[in-house]
Formats: sequence, C-alpha cells, structure tokens
Amino acid sequence: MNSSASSKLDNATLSLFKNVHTSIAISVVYLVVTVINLVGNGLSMWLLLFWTFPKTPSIIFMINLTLTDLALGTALPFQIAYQLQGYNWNLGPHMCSFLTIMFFTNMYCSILTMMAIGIDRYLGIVRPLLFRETRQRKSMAIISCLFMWGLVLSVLYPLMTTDLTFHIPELEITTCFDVLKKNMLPSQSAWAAFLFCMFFVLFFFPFCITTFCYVRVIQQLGRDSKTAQKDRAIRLALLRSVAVRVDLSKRHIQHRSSPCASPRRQDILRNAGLRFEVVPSWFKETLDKAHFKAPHEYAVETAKQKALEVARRMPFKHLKTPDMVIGADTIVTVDGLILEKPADKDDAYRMLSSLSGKEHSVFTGVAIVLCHEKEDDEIDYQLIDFYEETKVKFADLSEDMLWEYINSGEPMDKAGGYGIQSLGGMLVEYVHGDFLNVVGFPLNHFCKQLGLIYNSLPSSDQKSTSIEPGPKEQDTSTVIPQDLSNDPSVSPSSSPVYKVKRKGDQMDVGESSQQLTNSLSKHSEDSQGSEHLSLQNITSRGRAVSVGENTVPKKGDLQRIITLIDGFRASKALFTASKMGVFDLLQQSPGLDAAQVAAEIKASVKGTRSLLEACVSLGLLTTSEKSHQKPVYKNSTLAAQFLGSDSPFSLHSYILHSDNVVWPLFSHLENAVREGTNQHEQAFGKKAQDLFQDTFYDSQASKLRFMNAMHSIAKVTGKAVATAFDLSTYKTACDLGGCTGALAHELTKANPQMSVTVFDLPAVVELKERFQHQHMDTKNRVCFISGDFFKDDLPKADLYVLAQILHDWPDEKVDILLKKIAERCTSGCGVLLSEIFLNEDRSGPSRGLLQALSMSPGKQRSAQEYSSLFERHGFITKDIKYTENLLDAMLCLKV
Ligand SMILES: C[S@@+](CC[C@H](N)C(=O)[O-])C[C@H]1O[C@@H](n2cnc3c(N)ncnc32)[C@H](O)[C@@H]1O
Repeated sequence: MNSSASSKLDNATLSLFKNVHTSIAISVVYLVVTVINLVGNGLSMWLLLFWTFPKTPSIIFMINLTLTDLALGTALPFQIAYQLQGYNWNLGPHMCSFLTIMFFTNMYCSILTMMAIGIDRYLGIVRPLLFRETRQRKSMAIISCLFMWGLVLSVLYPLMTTDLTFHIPELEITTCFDVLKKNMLPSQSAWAAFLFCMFFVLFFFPFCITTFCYVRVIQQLGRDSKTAQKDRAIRLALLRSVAVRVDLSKRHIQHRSSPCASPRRQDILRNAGLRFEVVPSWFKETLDKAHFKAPHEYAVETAKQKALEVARRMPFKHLKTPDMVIGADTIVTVDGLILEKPADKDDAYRMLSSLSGKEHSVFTGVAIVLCHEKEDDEIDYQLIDFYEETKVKFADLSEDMLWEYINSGEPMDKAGGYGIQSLGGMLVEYVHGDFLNVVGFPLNHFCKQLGLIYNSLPSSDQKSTSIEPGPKEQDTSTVIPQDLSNDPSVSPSSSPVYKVKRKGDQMDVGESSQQLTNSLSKHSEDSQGSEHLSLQNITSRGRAVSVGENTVPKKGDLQRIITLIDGFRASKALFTASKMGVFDLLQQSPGLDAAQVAAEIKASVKGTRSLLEACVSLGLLTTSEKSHQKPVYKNSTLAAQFLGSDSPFSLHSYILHSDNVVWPLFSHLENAVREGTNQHEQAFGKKAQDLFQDTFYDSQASKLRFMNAMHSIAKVTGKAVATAFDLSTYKTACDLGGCTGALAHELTKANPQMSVTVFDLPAVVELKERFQHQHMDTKNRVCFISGDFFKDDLPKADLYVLAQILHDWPDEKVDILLKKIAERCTSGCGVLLSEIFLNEDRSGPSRGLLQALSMSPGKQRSAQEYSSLFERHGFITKDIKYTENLLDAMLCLKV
C-alpha cells in the first residue's frame, strides 16, 4: 500500500472524495445494475448454454458477451462497498488490481465481441460463400473469443503488475484506481503505447469495423430484398437477442403439442366445411424408402397404411364403423432424396440448405378408405388413393437466413423443414401447382375424388360417422368436375377391397392381411403403383379384386413368390455353412479358393464350391476372380458382422439352435397345424409338457445350445430394449427368466444406479459363470437367483423385466405370473416387457407370426393384448416402443 505523507492532490480533487451524497447515489445505481446484471446474465447464460442448439458462431459470441458481463456483475459489489466506505479500499493492492482488470476486461471484451458479432453477420449476409461450413465458422468463433481475452489481458498487463492503490493522508483513505501514479509505467513511450492500445486497438478500430460491418449488412439486405423478407431480416439483424428468446418459447410449445394429426391439414379440411374426428394412426411410419421406385409411391403407401390401420381398428376398438377414413402423408423431394420432418436443428439445416436456390417437389399422398358395414358383421373396405405434386422454388438462402429460420422453431414439425403458410413463405421464390398441397393437403384434388365417390355410391351407403360432409354438403358437391376420366393426371390402378370379419371382440383377418402385404410389396416392385385413381376404379369395384385371373403375372410378383418357395433352401444353406465353420474359416483366412475351403472343412470340393457360390448369391460371401485363377472367397460385411462365432453381433448360436431345433419342428408343420400342438415328440422322440424342462434343458449340450442362442439374440437386441425408456428412477430390477444375464448387463450399463437380479430355473443358473466373463465391468451389479417363477417367491425389485417370456405361455399362465409380480409390487413399480408386438390386426410382422407356428402352449400378441393382460393386475401401460430391432418394448406401471 502506498504510504506517502502527503498526496499532493488539489482541493477540488480532495473534495470529490468527500462528497458522500454522490458516492451513495452512485452506489445505489451500481446496486441496481448488479442485481439486473447477475439475474439477467445468469439466466441468459443458462439459456445459451443449455437450451440453445446448435451453438452457432453468433451463439458462441453471445456466450462470450454474457461471460464478460457476468465478470463485471461480480466485480461491482466490491466497488459499491468501496464507495460506501468513502472511497477507502481496505482489501489490499492485489484485490484492487484484480477487480480493476475485471472491470476493464468486461468493457473491452464486450467491444471486441460486438465487433466479432458484426463480422459474423457481415460474413453471413454480405459474403455468404466465405466460411460456408458452420463448423469452420464455429471454431473460428471460439478462437476469436480466446484471442480477444488474450489481447485485452496483454494490453492490461501493466495494471496487473502495479499497485493501483493510493493513500491520501489528508482524508485518511486509500483509493483504488482512482488516482493513477505516473510511475506505473517506466517511460513516456510506454505510457503512449498503453494509451494507444487502450483507445485505438481496444476501442476505436473495433468501433469502426463494427460500424462498417453493420452498414454493409443493412445495405446488402436493402439491395437484396424487395419483399417482407427484407423487413424481417433487418429486424432480425437488429433484434438478435429477441430472436433467441422466441426460438426457446416456440420449442416449448411444440413439445406440448400433439405430433399426430397435422393441425394445418385439420384447418384445411375444416375450412372446406367438413366435419370430422381426428383419430391418430398407430401405423409405424417405418416403410423403407429404398423399396419405392418413385417418391410419391412412398407418400401414398404411408397414407394408405395410416388410413387402413385406423379404418380397421375403429369398428372393434372404438365400436363404430366410419363411413370414410382419410390418411395423408406429405413429403418433399429434392435431387431424388425424400425429406420428411427434421429430427433436430442440424437435420433442418441439412434439409433447408439442400433446398436453397433449387426447385423441389412436394408430394402429398392421400388415401381414402370407404367402410361398408354389411349385415353379417362383415366390413368391406374400399381404398382410393392418389397424390398431388407441387413444384416449389427456394431463393438462395444465406447461412444466417437459414439459422434465423431454424432458430424460429418453425421447421421442426414440417415435411422438408419449412412451412410455406407462415415464416417459411419468405424462403420461396415461386410455387407451381396447388398451394394447399404444400401446406399439407391437396384440397382440390381431394374434393374431386369426394365428388366422384358420392356420385358413384348408392345413397343408402351415405351414413354419418367418422368423417362426413358437414353443413356445406352442397358446397362440397359443387367442386366435383364434370368428367374426371378426361383428366390426364388421373391414371388407372388396381384398388383392392379389404374384407375384415368381426366376431365379438376378436377380429379374424381374411383376405386383408395377404392383400395388405401384397399391396405393400406391390409398391416396391411395380412402378405403376396405385398412385392415381380412375373413375373406373370406383365404379367397377368387382374388377379391382379379381386381378390376376386373366393377366400375366408381373415380374416382381413372380420373384416374390419364388423367393418364398425357395426360402427354406437359403436358410438351410446359411445353417450348413455356419455349422461347417465356413464363416469362421474365412474370417481367419480370407481369400481361400473352394478346394482350400473344402480341405479345411473336410468336405467334397464339388459340394463346397456349390455352397460357397450359393452363399455369394445370398450376399453372405464375396468372391474375386483374377484372370486364369480360381475364384477366392471372403466374408461379406454382413457375414463378418453376424455370422462368425466371434463376430461383434454373432448370431452363430441362434443359427445352430434354428438348425437343430426349429428346423426339425418345422418339418412337421403340417401335423402341427392339423393338431394345433407342438411337434417335439415327432421331431425329437419325446413329449414336451414344459418346453424348457423337457426339451431345451434335457441334456447339458441342448441346454447350452439354447442358452447360447438366447444369449446371442439378447446381445443383439439388449441395448435397444434397455434404452427404450428412461429407467433412471429404478434402483433394483429383477429379470424373470433372464437366462444368461445378457439383458441384465445391458440394463446396468444403461442405468448406472441399477442392480439387477436374474431369476431363472436352477438348470440355467448353474451355468451362469460361462457367460459372465464378457461383462467384467458390470459383473458386481448383476446377481443370479434360481427358482421357478410360477411356484417360488419372486425377489423384491422396483422393476420386473419380462423379455421373451410371455409369448411362451397361454393367458392363464401369464395371469399366474403377473399376479405374483403384482403382489410383489408397490405403486409406481414397473414392468419392462420385451416381445415382438404383432400389428393390432395381426397382419405382421412375419417373424412373430412364423414363430407362432412352432405351436408352443403360448401365443404371439399385439401391444394392446399385452396391455390388457397387464391391466387385469392393476398395471397401466406407460409407453410402448417399436424399437425397429428384433424385439419391441413396453413399460407398464403399477397403479
Ligand atoms: C425364451 S427364454 C428368454 C430368455 C431371456 N429373457 C432373453 O430374452 O434372452 C425363456 C427363459 O425363461 C426361463 N424360464 C422358463 N420357465 C421358467 C420358470 N418356470 N421359472 C423361471 N424361469 C423360467 C428359461 O429358462 C429361459 O431362460
């Protein structure tokens, strides 16, 4: 601390320090500023760090700006205390230097950050082609922030190394950075350099650059735009912080809104005077786009499946048969790619930048399902589908425009990532075709079809239920064209009739599932598809169902049926190659020829060559043939991934189980179907009362084979099941019939708080050690208890897991098990079920339905059927997840 006897300050200066009123007034102002600063910037920092994605360069600069402001906010209380004590600093010279630096750093870093934001906006709007890559600009932003701090701190270095306190004996106070000492810097030139840097480098130059950037940005925007886009962009340029807040609130709203039925579509239909009920479809929109030759086929097929699912569910689930169900699906296509709704902001960015400056197509596929209830409880479904295409051209979009739009939150629930009817309209240069089609529903085309339908149906068919012409029924008919058969946009297609027979609560699917499957695959094979509807289709429904009698089968259909007929050969070739160790051999020694493979697997050269060639044709092996040399073989990627015994997702054991157990059972399928019982006696010479005790576990070898098979499937599916839901509230779980513990280990990996007890038959638990070495990291959190889950007490747990258990048992046995679980459960306790969930109409998936043919005492069920079983024991279904892996998942809670 400075201790000069006299400060040599003049009286005017001394009186400044004495002015108590001024110092109190300034302190009050500082206090208010501090509170606003800390609350406002703290909130802003939280939003920027945790709620604003992606972190664009602008956001990174905003974070930097907020950081510097927060630094000031934390320094101000010391300044207030200093002033209230009559400018007497009693925290020592180091603290004085530190707080002074903090104060100046805030000021200069803020100025430099404002300049950086200006440059960023300039680059985005005036020079959009420089640094197009956001990632590149992001790292530049981070480097710039670090550089700013470095620059400011090095200019302020003299303040760090000097005692900035000054003792004034006349007033008995010590000031902090209120009186500067000349000897702070060694020479006049050092003072000149210091002041030059403070004024020019840290203030004047940044100020000029910032001004230049904003002037150029505003000029550019003024030049570029002649529409509302201009106003909006200028406003956005000026009101950047407001835009960030809008983004956040919008996102919140979207989370709350239902993702199912598009509100835009509802508006269009409502405005057209239709009265309807919205029934969200349970159809999983997971059709493989690669199967469709043209994008519109995909949209039509999705619309069709959605509508059919609802049409077939309503009569028996909602106990009412609608007149008509409408399904629609809108997609955007550009450069042969189908764009649906963006998954996140980065996805929206990818979509919108692929549309920038180009013309793209918007397709809406629409399916109308007409339901005719007949006297014998049968319902005829007639399907009419069509699509509409509209061409839209986007303007060239600058990076900033793109991000401003994305950050508005609008793109997230819209096909192609934009909504033409709102803010997205500013991206559009022109629209060729039906505007409402881009909004989500081709009303004009739809009304034409409606007109045709109502003109062609006998009047008795026109009853009211799910969707009906509303008060403006007459208006609706006014949009019907005179004769659609002359319309070139309408082409003939086959429109099958689906029949569903209802018997009490049960639904028996007659032709429907087959026809549905056919119609699905038809789209993958047949480029004509059912894209447009002709007048013929509606008026001559009889013809639509009798397709195939006189016509030549289509190439795709023939291929499909032959693939089904020959399917067993492919399976057996795969089984044999696995069993004979072909994939393991080629994994270790790729590039062997047929004779070398034959020698290793101890088989004939002729037989081996045929097997290898067949495997090549099935995509399991690859071959390369150099001229005059014998072909050599390698595992394909598929085989390397799944077929070697040591492959990462090895299904080797499951293949052996399929060959040794399932194959013999399926050889007796006819008998199984006739008798409705399993064929273990015929296949293996012994009767099986309990599949596990009597068949799978009757010898050590078959037990190990079964356990290995379960283990390999669980390793492939386990992660998807374990992570299907948030299980972070469960501390203890019990995997009933958990076999080797593969799923238990996945659960502990996904949930660090959880420990799992595997409960299985004694025969299984005694072999547990053979499988534990693969899970050393989670070993301590998985334990095993042996017992029979139908007879013995179940271990206590917060969460019970039933993976691939219930399908093996009939409802009565499931009831026994669920009752025992329910008795062990308190309110909030969960059950995680993992099975193949059949479609509600039992039309698929084939894997589940084919598994049912082994005629175990159990049955395959839909998610709804499982829910009902759980309901009987006081459980509600919290969530269902179709994992797109081999097994689906459901989480039930005890109420
Ligand atoms: C189809 S496996 C499913 C295995 C495992 N949950 C999975 O998903 O990989 C059926 C399991 O239930 C077990 N299990 C069958 N009956 C049982 C019983 N009465 N008590 C306990 N476990 C039983 C079997 O031993 C077998 O491990």
